[in-house]
Amino acid sequence: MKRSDLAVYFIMGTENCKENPLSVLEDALKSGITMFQLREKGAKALKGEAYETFALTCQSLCKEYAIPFIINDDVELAIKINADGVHVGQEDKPLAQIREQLKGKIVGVSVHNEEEMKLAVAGGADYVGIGPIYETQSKADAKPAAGVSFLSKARTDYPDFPIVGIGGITTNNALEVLRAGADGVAVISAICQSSNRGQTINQLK
Ligand SMILES: Nc1nc(C(F)(F)F)ncc1COP(=O)(O)OP(=O)(O)O
Ligand SMILES: [Mg+2]
Repeated sequence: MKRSDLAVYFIMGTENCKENPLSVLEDALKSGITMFQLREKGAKALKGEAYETFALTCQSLCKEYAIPFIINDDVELAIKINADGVHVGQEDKPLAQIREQLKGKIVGVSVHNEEEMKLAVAGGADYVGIGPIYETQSKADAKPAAGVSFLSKARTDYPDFPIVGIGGITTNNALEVLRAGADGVAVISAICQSSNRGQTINQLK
């Protein structure tokens, strides 16, 4: 994984789209996203066979565009379908165990403070997600918006570590996140709901 892979990190699940999610993903890939995470959440989340088939279809779309395909939370599925990596939070399995299971793959970790950042870096994470930077509509159990202060601190403490900001990021505030030291922005709604994804993605860079 290159730090520039984090530039425009699109995250999506079926609950995030009114349109066909696969059409949204293909349009986003055509429009220049640099990384994709399948984050299947919510009451109507796909499960079992339907979830795996959907994940495989997303994976093959990403392969067509040579874009890294990451699965949120579900380490077992990521291993089973040979995804490019996983993203895990603080409540998931210990990082050491995930790192062992996914040698050579991308492991991203959500961090919210200096202690979590230190443990993620020491534990072999390939990148960290810091947020929510702004109020988010996409994560029901999100912590309060933290602004860019912790992201700036993390960048100062870890000048070369891959960091992506997440949470309520739009074309109107992405620059602030990048100026604070993020390598890129992770976005759900701003891309899912965009009427011109090429323009939106260019304005997130
Ligand atoms: N999914 C995420 N992706 C990122 C990324 F870095 F990729 F931008 N950062 C943070 C999260 C949030 O991860 P988590 O805290 O486990 O919550 P959830 O499982 O609801 O997503
Ligand atoms: Mg998670």
